[in-house]
Amino acid sequence: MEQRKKIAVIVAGGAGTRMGSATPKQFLELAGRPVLYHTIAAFVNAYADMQVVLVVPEAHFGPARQVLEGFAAPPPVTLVKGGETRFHSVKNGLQTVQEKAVVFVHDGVRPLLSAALIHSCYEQALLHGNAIPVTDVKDSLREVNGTGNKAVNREQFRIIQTPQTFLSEQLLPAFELPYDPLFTDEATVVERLGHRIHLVAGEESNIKITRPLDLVIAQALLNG
Ligand SMILES: Nc1ccn([C@@H]2O[C@H](COP(=O)(O)OP(=O)(O)OP(=O)(O)O)[C@@H](O)[C@H]2O)c(=O)n1
Ligand SMILES: C[C@](O)(CO)[C@H](O)COP(=O)(O)O
Repeated sequence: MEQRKKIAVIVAGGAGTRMGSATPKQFLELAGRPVLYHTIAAFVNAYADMQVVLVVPEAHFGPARQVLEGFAAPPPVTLVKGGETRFHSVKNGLQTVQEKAVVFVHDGVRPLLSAALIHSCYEQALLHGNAIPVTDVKDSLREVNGTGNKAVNREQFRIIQTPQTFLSEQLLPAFELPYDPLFTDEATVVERLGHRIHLVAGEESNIKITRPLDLVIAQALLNG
């Protein structure tokens, strides 16, 4: 199989409003380490030649450096300042990608992904141009509108995760598009340019730490 440079753009430029903590959630402690430590470790442990671009609010460059100093052998990481929205943070991170690569864009607050998922995304992106991890919907779904609601067939929907993984020649031109609030992830941006999106199996444990309960669940998952 073709081998490509591997770059993980880990976006941690948000304020964590829904978590309601004074410290942004990406720096909160999970099993004795900052959430972001676990996320970076997952990528650098998955491939020896992984390069990491870490996007954080400019005001938190200090704490971000402390996270990196927590590694026995600090990995090579490029620090980039966050943007107004997730889209703008990703765009800032992508400015550092100057050569052909497989680019993983991952939420800094999804610390529990496995090496197997990173490997699968890499291999599938090489084959299909992109790889987007998804899981099935477990709950019943209803569509609501101004006047009421109606049941929809959950078999027709998937829950979208990260790392959203792309050949750089697909991802970089897409992020030249003007911002649209419908761009909630990278797949929506790349799809807007006309590319087909290739779904791969995600992981139930690859949760996004969004609210306080998610931190409790992540802790329990780490404790096995
Ligand atoms: N301007 C932004 C907003 C979000 N993110 C990152 O995108 C990921 C997913 O976003 P979310 O969970 O919504 O994080 P926050 O925006 O921090 O949370 P909230 O919406 O509750 O404020 C997080 O790792 C977050 O740090 C980012 O890099 N830049
Ligand atoms: C990218 C994402 O994690 C995929 O599920 C999600 O869209 C991020 O959304 P948020 O509104 O920034 O939490």
